Amino acid sequence: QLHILRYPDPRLHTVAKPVAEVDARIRQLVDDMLETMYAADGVGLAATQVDVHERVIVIDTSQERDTPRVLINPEIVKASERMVEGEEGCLSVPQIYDKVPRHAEVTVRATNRDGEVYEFDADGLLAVCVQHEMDHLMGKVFVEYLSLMKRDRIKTKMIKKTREEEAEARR
Ligand SMILES: O=C(O)C[C@@H](Cc1ccccc1)[C@H](O)SCc1ccccc1
Ligand SMILES: [Zn+2]
Repeated sequence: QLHILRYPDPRLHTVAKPVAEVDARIRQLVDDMLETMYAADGVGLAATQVDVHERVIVIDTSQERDTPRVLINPEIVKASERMVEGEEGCLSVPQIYDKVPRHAEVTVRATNRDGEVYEFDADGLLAVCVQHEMDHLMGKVFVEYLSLMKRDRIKTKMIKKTREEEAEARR
């Protein structure tokens, strides 16, 4: 499994670069990201979160956890005017959940694990997750949509949690 960066790690604010070629290295990264996402009970994971700054996202919104989606060089080609506000969480900001405004429906174009370009329409949780992950590739974490006060409290909580875990690991 890969190590997931914890907010407020500054590397989470790196802007990812497009993938030049879907080669064996990228396919290995995709496999490692899927293994890491499933192990962490995540619904999605962006390469930025595992400190790889290339435009790769993996998602699985299925109940059975058996429908992996790979989005390489993803683009939102259409987004609904209608917005929704759903509770979001983030593997880089554990145990924090808060509401974030997102487009209700999006049409996404991406490249798959075999290097083929494909398009799909998303609504519901999938639409929210795609937007959440694409923010990660732009160096944006969902807490940045919250008030400065909330963001500061979350930052303090995460630093404390990370310090405690590191102390625990040293014991
Ligand atoms: O850290 C990540 O990017 C993975 C997120 C993806 C995600 C965030 C918000 C909405 C959907 C997916 C984690 O899977 S958080 C899990 C989760 C999912 C829905 C609602 C709350 C928490
Ligand atoms: Zn996230």
